[in-house]
Amino acid sequence: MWRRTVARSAVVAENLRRFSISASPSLIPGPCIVHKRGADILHDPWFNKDTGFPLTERDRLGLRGLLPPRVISFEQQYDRFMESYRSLEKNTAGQPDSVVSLAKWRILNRLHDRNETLYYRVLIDNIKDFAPVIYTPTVGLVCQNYSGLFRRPRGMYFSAKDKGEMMSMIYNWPAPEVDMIVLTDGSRILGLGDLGVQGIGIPIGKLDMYVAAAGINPQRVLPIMLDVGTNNQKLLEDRLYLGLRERRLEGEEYISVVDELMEALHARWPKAIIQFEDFQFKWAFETLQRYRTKFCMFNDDIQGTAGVALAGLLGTVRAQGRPLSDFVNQKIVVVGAGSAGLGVLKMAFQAVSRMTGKTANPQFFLIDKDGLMTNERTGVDPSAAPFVKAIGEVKSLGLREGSDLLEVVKKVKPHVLLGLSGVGGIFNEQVLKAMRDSDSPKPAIFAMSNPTTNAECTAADAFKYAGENIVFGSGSPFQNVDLGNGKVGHVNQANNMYLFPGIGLGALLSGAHIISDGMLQAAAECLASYMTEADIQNGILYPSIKSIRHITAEVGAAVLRAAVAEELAEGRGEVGPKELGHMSKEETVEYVTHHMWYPIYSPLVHEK
Ligand SMILES: NC(=O)c1ccc[n+]([C@@H]2O[C@H](COP(=O)([O-])OP(=O)(O)OC[C@H]3O[C@@H](n4cnc5c(N)ncnc54)[C@H](O)[C@@H]3O)[C@@H](O)[C@H]2O)c1
Ligand SMILES: O=C(O)C[C@H](O)C(=O)O
Ligand SMILES: [Mg+2]
Repeated sequence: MWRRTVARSAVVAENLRRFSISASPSLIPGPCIVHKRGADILHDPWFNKDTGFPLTERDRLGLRGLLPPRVISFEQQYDRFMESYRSLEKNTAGQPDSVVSLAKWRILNRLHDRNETLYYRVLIDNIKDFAPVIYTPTVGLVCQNYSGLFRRPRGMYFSAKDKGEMMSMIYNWPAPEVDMIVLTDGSRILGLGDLGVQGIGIPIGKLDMYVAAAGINPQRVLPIMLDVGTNNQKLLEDRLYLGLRERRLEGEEYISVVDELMEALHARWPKAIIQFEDFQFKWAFETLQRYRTKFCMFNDDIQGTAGVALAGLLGTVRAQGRPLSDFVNQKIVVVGAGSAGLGVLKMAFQAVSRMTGKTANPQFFLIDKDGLMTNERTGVDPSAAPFVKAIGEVKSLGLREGSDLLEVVKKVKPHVLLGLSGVGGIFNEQVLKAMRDSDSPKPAIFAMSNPTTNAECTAADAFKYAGENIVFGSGSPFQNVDLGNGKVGHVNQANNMYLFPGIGLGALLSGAHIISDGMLQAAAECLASYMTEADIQNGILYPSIKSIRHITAEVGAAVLRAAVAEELAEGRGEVGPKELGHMSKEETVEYVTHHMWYPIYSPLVHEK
């Protein structure tokens, strides 16, 4: 059945080629059934085509007279939007970055609220320019200013006040089917801390990436804010704050609210994938542990980030001209012992164990706000305990419990310095200069914290102080650095956006009821092996964001195949586990690609 769809889609792809640089062969959008007519359709961004409704459709849907008479083609609408966007860029040139970024976000958001088909088309075709506006870093600024920017709700809002009501509330969502849910409680938004209800911008931005990168149908995504209060004093005192003006629920009270929401989501959409996003440390691991064997869910900050970082670490080994097996000898200093840092270490330890066939004790060092972590430290969280260093080992290097970052870099001379601390500028001039004495001829610096102001260092500083031969990655985008004499310091965007869309899509199409470590490992390995040797030698560890649909299809296929191999795949629709099991690697990629939604106007058919 899916092969027939593929053949039809090739025709669509051909028709699309003229217009879109990134047209992937996608499902023909068959007629789309709408249960509304007239002005209600114009006000629904899922169905609205603005001036693009053909005359016959205007007649069929009771739209005649509600629009100016001329029919404007999709291509013309697209060009018109891009012209407005470009003139906004021109008119705001020279203004402060935050003003420009918010102006760009507003114009895109208005289109999102009005006409999703056109919105997603411009997003997909201009992903390099628009991802920084609708996703990291601007999304951080949007969350900070959410109460002022709020015009229309998007997604669902559950609050501590809804306890006992969630099972029925869930039916207020208008879409019958949901494939992808991104859920936050707003407690750790990027490196910006507790933003309470304002954190809803994060699930919205992540799901925009799901549509753009993984081709999830936007009618089947659901951003969710679980408002259990905020401990942000400024917000509690802000009379315009839109969330609950009370302190966060704690302990049993908190977990019972999350339990209820998870049960409600599962009851209505048992096959939906649930991504936990930007939960504070104390709940991130606990909720993952609690739900990962019961629901098809994952924590992006712990698990998505880990895979992207591991791909970067393995790429670094290749960039040094060493065999991958040399990863076990890398000295890596991880700064930040939170959800993300510990997720990375866990996956890196697993990789070393696989390579050596024994329990790993690699040269990985962990630093938190109190300095180097050793087994002398008291009150270490159980999730960090496996990664602290034995005090004897540390002393033999001239270090101690709590040694500061500079001291650690000077004494360890690491091959890699990786920041997931949320502290902007912590890789300062001295620390970066100390990396010049790294034991590696090509040391790597990953300043992975977001948004830009929270990055551990800028790209320019990294190349300036640590030297031109470094490999550099950052969570937020930076421009490549001009090193003079025609040389360029390449900036990698080490962001979990390279994995979460593929993890979600692969899990969805596999029909697995959980997301296993094997599926996540397959995602990381796929990303790690994606780049060519030539790219890697040039310090390019990740694909260009322009090819995010392609890498997502590959990652999705890898995840799906891992689910099949582990006998977790139950299939989806007409394609059962047996059919999935018979697909070759290439056929799986093709299968995944052809399930990606692509924005073109579908003929609308009214049904009562
Ligand atoms: N690039 C990506 O894909 C990606 C993914 C996930 C998280 N992040 C970023 O990573 C950062 C941390 O996220 P998290 O979920 O781990 O947060 P978290 O709150 O769970 O952990 C932060 C950690 O940083 C440590 N820290 C704080 N100040 C420090 C200092 N001065 N020196 C050393 N360590 C210090 C804390 O002790 C804590 O261990 C955020 O900025 C987030 O945006 C990036
Ligand atoms: O949101 C991002 O850009 C990456 C990551 O999930 C984060 O929390 O920083
Ligand atoms: Mg996150």
